[in-house]
Amino acid sequence: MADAREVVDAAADDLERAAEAALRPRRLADFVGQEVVRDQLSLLLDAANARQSPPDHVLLSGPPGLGKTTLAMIIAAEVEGSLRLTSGPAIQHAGDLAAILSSLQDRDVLFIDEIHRLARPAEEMLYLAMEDYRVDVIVGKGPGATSIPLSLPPFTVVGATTRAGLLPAPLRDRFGFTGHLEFYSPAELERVLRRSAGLLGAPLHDDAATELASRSRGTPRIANRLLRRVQDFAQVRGSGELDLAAAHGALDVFEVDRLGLDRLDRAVLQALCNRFGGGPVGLTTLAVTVGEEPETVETVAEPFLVREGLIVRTPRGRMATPAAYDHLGLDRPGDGLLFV
Ligand SMILES: Nc1ncnc2c1ncn2[C@@H]1O[C@H](COP(=O)(O)OP(=O)(O)OP(=O)(O)O)[C@@H](O)[C@H]1O
Ligand SMILES: [Mg+2]
Repeated sequence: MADAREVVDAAADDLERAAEAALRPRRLADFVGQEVVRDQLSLLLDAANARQSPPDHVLLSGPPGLGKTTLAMIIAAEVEGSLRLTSGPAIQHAGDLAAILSSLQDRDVLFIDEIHRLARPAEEMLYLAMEDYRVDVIVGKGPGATSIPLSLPPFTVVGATTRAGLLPAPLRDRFGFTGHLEFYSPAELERVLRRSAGLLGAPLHDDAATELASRSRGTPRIANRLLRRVQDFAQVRGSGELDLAAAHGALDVFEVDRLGLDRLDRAVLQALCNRFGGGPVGLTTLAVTVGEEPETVETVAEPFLVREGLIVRTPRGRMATPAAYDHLGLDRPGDGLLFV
């Protein structure tokens, strides 16, 4: 993001990742919510463990901060394999992937974050590795180059993506299991918050937990981040207790509104309503207007705005709903102009 970090931005930077590590559930049983995916994964992992073979390749998709990396780590822990971490953008050349693949050990879990950003040649190498447990290593250069097939030990690829739609079908098809992570309910986020507060050794008042859960945009990462800001507020300007007053104080300081929208979300809504008369407007135009990358608007702001019924995606572009005008405190435009 171009701006200073937003407190309810669902993406995380390096410093935050360190803070997150302490709060990450380590086993499937500690992973809150996502009942469907958790149940499916539990079956997959138990069966693999019973057969003493590595589980099928797993693809995890969903908006940022919902637990994809956490689940990848849990998968490795549950099969007692070691986790190897890489990401689509980190693999510039097929050779980078060949080096990783040829160093894999039996039962390793290879986690490829942002797998939709893998370069094409690497993608093709991955097909072969996932399907046949084989990698062709090229030795030498030019006409004298030869390819030496190397067989790989059984391993599991866990891919994560915020944009499952961008994955080429052949890659998607090589995953035996795809789990789509959904936004969390307020009740689930309360459980996340209580668990985190417990780990931080700071009791969270019930009413404060309820308030924070409803402002966390369905996202555990945001819930944990708000919790840390409430802890700051309580310590510096409050009574030291994580109570409702501290929660409200912190939410006010960081301008998190009633629905948990942050500045980017509100900027998108305002642009739609004020500049484009409610739309429809294309993603790129909208992104330029709010000074963001289209990908950020599409993956960070939009999914939640759509889920909250504030915007809709139509074949002609994005449109604001009456609820968006209400939320911004704007008059709804006249009949006929507005999506209903
Ligand atoms: N189900 C859950 N229960 C408890 N905590 C969770 C859960 N899911 C996520 N978290 C917390 O939220 C934080 C963010 O999760 P994680 O890093 O796994 O998200 P992600 O989906 O990989 O995000 P990104 O797309 O940005 O990589 C973690 O630190 C973890 O503590
Ligand atoms: Mg992640």
